[in-house]
Amino acid sequence: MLIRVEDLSFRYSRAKEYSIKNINLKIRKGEFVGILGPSGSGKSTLCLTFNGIIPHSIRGELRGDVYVKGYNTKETSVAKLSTIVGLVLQNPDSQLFNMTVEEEVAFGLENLGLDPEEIKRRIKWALRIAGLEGLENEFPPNLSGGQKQRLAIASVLAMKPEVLVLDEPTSQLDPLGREQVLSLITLLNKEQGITIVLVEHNTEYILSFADRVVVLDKGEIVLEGKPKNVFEEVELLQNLGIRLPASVRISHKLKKKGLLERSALSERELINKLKSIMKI
Ligand SMILES: Nc1ncnc2c1ncn2[C@@H]1O[C@H](COP(=O)(O)OP(=O)(O)OP(=O)(O)O)[C@@H](O)[C@H]1O
Repeated sequence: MLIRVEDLSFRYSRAKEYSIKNINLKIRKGEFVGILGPSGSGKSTLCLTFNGIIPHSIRGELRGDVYVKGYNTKETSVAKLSTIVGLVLQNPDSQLFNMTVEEEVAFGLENLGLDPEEIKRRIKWALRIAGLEGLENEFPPNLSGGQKQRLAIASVLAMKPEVLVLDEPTSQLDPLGREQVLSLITLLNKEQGITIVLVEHNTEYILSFADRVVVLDKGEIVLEGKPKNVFEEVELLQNLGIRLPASVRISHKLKKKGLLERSALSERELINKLKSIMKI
């Protein structure tokens, strides 16, 4: 088990209410876990507990425990936890502060005390995977939104974490940037075997690529399971304001009319089901 969250609740110092409540969650090696939930449901707060930013840098009242590869995050430094759990945030601009792409990736590595040859190897590897080869000397603010977010991912990736936690990494990007970042996340999970925890509003993507989905509401887990089962709970998800994939919405209407038994998980599956209903 890579991450084990046990009866976790957290209240920010100045807040009256707990932002997450009694969370129990296990994340296994190699898994791809999608996190959904309305605004303010505690998704970011939960992400910040995975590498110790909560409770070490952001103070408040923490109950319960988070274990990362067996280390209790309360007793382990953020620096140590960051070598296991890499965190990527919503806004790439807030994470980039060096003069060149290469320096950006080198920054975290230099703090790890690695030898210069290893640093060079890792920079090359991370930039290649993130599709940023050839941009080593660019000034990060001149990159496109998608390139900036891929650079933020490359900088975290170069530390060779076992888990990448990404908190709405595509929400500030244009459609092309979004697609590039989501393709990179899929590649990291499926080809590099990196465990992924992703907060993402694109439910089509989550349905296609996540192994498991966790739905939060008011700080609590209200639904958890395989995407195909979670997305059967159409009414609950819609009541939370979660935008559903078209195939799921149309299937739901057909199910209500007694024309389908289970939701189609993709447009292709929906078309095939419709063809068999219409006998064509
Ligand atoms: N630094 C903070 N201090 C006090 N309260 C906070 C702080 N950060 C978040 N909260 C509160 O904690 C609750 C959960 O917020 P959080 O950002 O974790 O939710 P979220 O699901 O990630 O929302 P969004 O989708 O809008 O990013 C909200 O009620 C929010 O107002």
